[in-house]
Amino acid sequence: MNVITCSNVTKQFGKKYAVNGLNCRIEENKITGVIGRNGAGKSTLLKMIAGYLKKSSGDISVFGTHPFNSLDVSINSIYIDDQMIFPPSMQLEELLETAGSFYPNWDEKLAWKLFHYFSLDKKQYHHHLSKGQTSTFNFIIGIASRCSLTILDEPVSGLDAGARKDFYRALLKDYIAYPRTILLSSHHMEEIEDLLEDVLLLKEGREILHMPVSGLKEFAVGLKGSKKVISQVVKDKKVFFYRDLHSHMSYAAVENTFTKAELQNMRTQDLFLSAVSAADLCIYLTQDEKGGIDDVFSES
Ligand SMILES: Nc1ncnc2c1ncn2[C@@H]1O[C@H](COP(=O)(O)OP(=O)(O)OP(=O)(O)O)[C@@H](O)[C@H]1O
Repeated sequence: MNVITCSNVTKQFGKKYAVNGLNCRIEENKITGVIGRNGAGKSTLLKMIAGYLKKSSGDISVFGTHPFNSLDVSINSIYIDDQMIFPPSMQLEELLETAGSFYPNWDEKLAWKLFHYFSLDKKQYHHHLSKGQTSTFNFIIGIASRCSLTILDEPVSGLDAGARKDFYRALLKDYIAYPRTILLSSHHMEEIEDLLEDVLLLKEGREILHMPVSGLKEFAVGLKGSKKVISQVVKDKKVFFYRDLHSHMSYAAVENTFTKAELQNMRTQDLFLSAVSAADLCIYLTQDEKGGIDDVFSES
């Protein structure tokens, strides 16, 4: 069953299209990664799904209803980012104690266990927390609320590598025990690809692809070898990335529509074949036409 359906959804800020004619369906009880570079439209899309932002045009349906100003959607969903605002007069312990009255599936025991594990201070105020502590506390609210639709927008920003690992492990464990629909946006695809079931890749407000991570891992193949051989082999293929290496050698990440026999044949032509990681493929598919950062420093 689809929990979210977007049909030709657009969000404009003045003349700028943050989301531009987006079509997608998000299935129930899956973890979907919303991936894209800075400014791709991830937060805008997630805020429209959460009902925080009104679409400019198109149709969004969440739990079968329009999410903007919908009580049904706000009761059954939570949107977590690092901009969340809590009542400034309440200490963290009061915030955790009162959270249960907002979220019907709230697990207070889990919330306190995570709170102690991450060494937060009960008497602290939310607006006095460091960046990492803010992300940690917001994450605890996000996970312990166990909302049917949990939207985590860059939830690990400001967290160190160890805490990020803990965060993802906790999320996965709780999701396995209590399946729900989770949308997770991140720039760190390599850190979350083992957690995700599906990936929705955005570029300039449009969907580049939406598929299971398992499919993404098979989507492309890396070829390294003689420039001449590579140029013949990739003639009718989509090339996602190409780089000249030393002495007539090159590397190409190419759409993997080769037959077994073709792959075997390439090996006999001294081509070295390798997997293209989902994280690398996402970078290749979303890079713009301005070349790489090295070009900024080149003389020409
Ligand atoms: N309130 C706003 N007013 C004007 N422009 C906005 C507003 N919110 C977003 N935008 C623009 O819309 C585009 C998409 O922004 P959005 O925050 O959705 O991207 P993102 O993929 O979440 O980026 P990041 O990964 O950097 O957080 C950007 O060009 C941004 O400048």
